[in-house]
Amino acid sequence: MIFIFTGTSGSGRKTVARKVCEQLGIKKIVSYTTREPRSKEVEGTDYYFISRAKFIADDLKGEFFQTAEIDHIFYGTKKVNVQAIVDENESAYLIVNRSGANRIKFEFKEQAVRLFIYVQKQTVRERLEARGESFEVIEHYMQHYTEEVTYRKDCEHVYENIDLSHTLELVKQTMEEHLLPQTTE
Ligand SMILES: Nc1ncnc2c1ncn2[C@@H]1O[C@H](COP(=O)(O)OP(=O)(O)OP(=O)(O)O)[C@@H](O)[C@H]1O
Ligand SMILES: Nc1nc2c(ncn2[C@@H]2O[C@H](COP(=O)(O)O)[C@@H](O)[C@H]2O)c(=O)[nH]1
Repeated sequence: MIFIFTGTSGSGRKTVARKVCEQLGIKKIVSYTTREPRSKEVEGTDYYFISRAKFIADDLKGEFFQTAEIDHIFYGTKKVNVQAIVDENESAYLIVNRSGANRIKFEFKEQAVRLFIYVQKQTVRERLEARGESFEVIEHYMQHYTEEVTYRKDCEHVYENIDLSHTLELVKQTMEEHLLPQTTE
C-alpha cells in the first residue's frame, strides 16, 4: 500500500505521518525540493535538498515520478525511489499536495489511499503564531488554505487534527485496516 498524506498546510500532516508510520514500520518516500532546509530539517529524512539547476536537469532526464511547483519552489519524488518500494512489495508513505496525491492515486489505484489531515483556518493561524512564525509566513499559509481544504471531498479518509493522540489513534487504525491481507469472496 502507498499511504498518501495530504491536507491543509500547517495542520500536522508531517507530525501525524511520521509518528504513525514509525509505529507501523512504514518507510517514507522522501521528496526532493529546491527550497532551503528549515531549522531541524534533516537531509534525506525530511527532504533531499537540491539546487534548482539540478532539479531541472534531473526532470529533463525523466527521473521524476511527479513534480509540483509551489510558490516558485520545486518539489518531486523520483521514479527510482517509488520503484524501489514497488520492487520490494513494501508499503510506504509520502506527504504531498493535491496534484501529487492525484498523480500517485492515478498510478496506483486501489493500492494507494489518501489520508487528508486538516484543521480549521483559525487553528492553523493559532498554531503558526504559537510556533513564532512571521506575519509573512502566516499570510502565505492563509492564502493556500481554501484551495487546499476543498480537496478533502476526493480523499478516502479525512481527519480533523484537533487532539493529536486521538488523530494518531484513528489514522493508525485506518492504516492497519488497509494493511490487512485482502480476502477474495
Ligand atoms: N493536534 C495538534 N495540536 C496542536 N499542535 C499540533 C497538532 N498536530 C501538530 N501540531 C503542531 O503543528 C505544527 C505543524 O505540524 P506539521 O509540521 O506536522 O504540519 P504540516 O501540515 O506538515 O505543516 P507544514 O505545511 O508547515 O509543513 C507543528 O508545530 C506541530 O507540532
Ligand atoms: N506534489 C508534491 N508536493 C509535495 C512534494 N513534497 C512536498 N510537497 C508539498 O509541498 C507543500 C509545501 O511543503 P513544505 O515542506 O515546503 O512546507 C506541502 O503541501 C507538501 O505536502 C512532492 O514531492 N510532490
